[in-house]
Amino acid sequence: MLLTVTNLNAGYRRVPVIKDIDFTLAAGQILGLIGLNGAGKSTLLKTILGLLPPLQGQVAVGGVTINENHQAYASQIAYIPEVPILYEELTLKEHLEMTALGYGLAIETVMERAMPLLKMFRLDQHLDWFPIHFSKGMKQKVMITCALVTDAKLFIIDEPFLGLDPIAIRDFIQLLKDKASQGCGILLTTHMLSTTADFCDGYLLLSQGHLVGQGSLSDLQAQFELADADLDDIYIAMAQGQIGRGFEPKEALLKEANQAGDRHD
Ligand SMILES: Nc1ncnc2c1ncn2[C@@H]1O[C@H](COP(=O)(O)OP(=O)(O)OP(=O)(O)O)[C@@H](O)[C@H]1O
Repeated sequence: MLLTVTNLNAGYRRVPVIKDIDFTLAAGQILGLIGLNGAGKSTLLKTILGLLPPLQGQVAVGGVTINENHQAYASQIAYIPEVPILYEELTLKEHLEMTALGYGLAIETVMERAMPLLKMFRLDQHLDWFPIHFSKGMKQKVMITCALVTDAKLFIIDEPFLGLDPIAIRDFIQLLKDKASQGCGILLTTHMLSTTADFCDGYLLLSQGHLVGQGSLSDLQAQFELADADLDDIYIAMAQGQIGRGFEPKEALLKEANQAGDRHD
């Protein structure tokens, strides 16, 4: 399994924000992490990235935990943050060179991989530009390019589409699908729910720090007894507290009622 999250609790100043999280992500799979503002999505991503230590449980990437082998763990992961993190004093080319150094790749290899991406994103003429010259979307494209040129197996992406124009969104989705078909795994958060139907294999529903549902859209429809619901409907039901923690499928309630009946007989 590419990513295994087991019984994970994590948070800030020893106060758990995400609780009892269990899921796996296989090679070739794209999972959408869905939840309201403050549900704990970024906290979960930060814990997987090793930026926040777990309060309980563990995360393994390719069977390795961060404590077992920090270098082997980190080199398997590429991260695209919600807000682009670029160094003001480095040009676009120097960001790519820094990525090559960070991942132990030859600079020529990285440049060879980067050029088609930069062409696609119309940044190939701007290798000597500094971040101050780039628009928000262009900065995001630099982050995407730096992530995609690595040999990472697991891509962690926080709100990938923020700041991207519709053509860049379409191109980026295709690049993610290509990575998945090459055996990489992708975990991403997004509020653009309808867009995910085109490329997510499954979803993780996070509510108040708890994983309240996981699986494909049809798995979620079955779990929450919302036949024909799309992801927006499921999200709204979760926001309104109609599903999520404490949700009992009718089947479970019926079984419970029958058992209670049996006890009274
Ligand atoms: N650095 C921090 N210190 C203390 N509490 C934090 C910190 N960052 C986040 N939190 C708290 O953790 C909870 C989960 O926040 P998180 O950023 O993980 O949510 P999210 O699901 O990513 O939200 P959004 O959709 O708004 O990005 C919130 O209650 C938030 O206030």
